[in-house]
Amino acid sequence: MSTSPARLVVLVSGAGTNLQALLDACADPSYGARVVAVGADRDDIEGLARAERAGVPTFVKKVGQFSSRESWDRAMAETVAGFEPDLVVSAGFMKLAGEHFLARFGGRYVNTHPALLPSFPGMHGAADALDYGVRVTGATLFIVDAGVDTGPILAQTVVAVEDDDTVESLHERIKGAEREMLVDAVGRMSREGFRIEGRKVRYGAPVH
Ligand SMILES: Nc1nc2c(c(=O)[nH]1)N[C@@H](CN(C=O)c1ccc(C(=O)N[C@@H](CCC(=O)O)C(=O)O)cc1)CN2
Ligand SMILES: NCC(=O)N[C@@H]1O[C@H](COP(=O)([O-])[O-])[C@@H](O)[C@H]1O
Repeated sequence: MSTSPARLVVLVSGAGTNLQALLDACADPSYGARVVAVGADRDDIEGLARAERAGVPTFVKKVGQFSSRESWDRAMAETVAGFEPDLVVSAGFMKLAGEHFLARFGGRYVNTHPALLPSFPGMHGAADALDYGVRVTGATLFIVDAGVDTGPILAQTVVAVEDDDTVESLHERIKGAEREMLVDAVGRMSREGFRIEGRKVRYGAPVH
């Protein structure tokens, strides 16, 4: 029995290479998902241009346009809800979701981070790993919660840190592995379903 593809809303703040990987994967009907909207917290970013080239609706909600962070959070929740997503994916989205957004999408909102959480949370994961001197780092896909990069982990991928790495070279290497991880995990979530059991996340619909 054919089921309709999972509806994805993707949130971005920059280049959108992770978004592009999802757009490319969704072109295959067997992937089981489609990007129904792309949202951002800022204008004039390549991530929005990628969505427009793909014919995907976009929206921008800047915190500074709202009287409070809470009203921005509420507007984000209502705008995303209008696209009726099955799953919200933030890929380079540089804003923390608040209580209104999490009330609507908590448990079906994932984020990809360019470090092996719980190490190096925040906005500079690749730089922090390089500065610390780790020999391996990578990327993490997790279910977003009210903390900062503290949610239950669904997938991780590992890359080596080279002696001559700069932040840029390391982050580019991470992003290559990250895009594969993201496409694989989102596809499985879309086709197989998933369930959250404490701090564990498992593919497959809930047993009961
Ligand atoms: N409630 C949550 N929302 C989001 C999370 C999360 O873990 N919990 N992850 C982020 C993505 N991210 C790391 O992977 C991340 C993004 C932004 C920040 C942050 O400190 N943002 C500040 C400053 C923003 C700015 O300077 O533009 C903020 O939002 O005020 C930390 C981690 C996605 N959402
Ligand atoms: N803490 C959030 C964070 O640092 N996110 C990171 O931003 C990059 C966006 O790249 P992209 O715009 O090319 O997809 C990705 O590496 C993602 O993990």
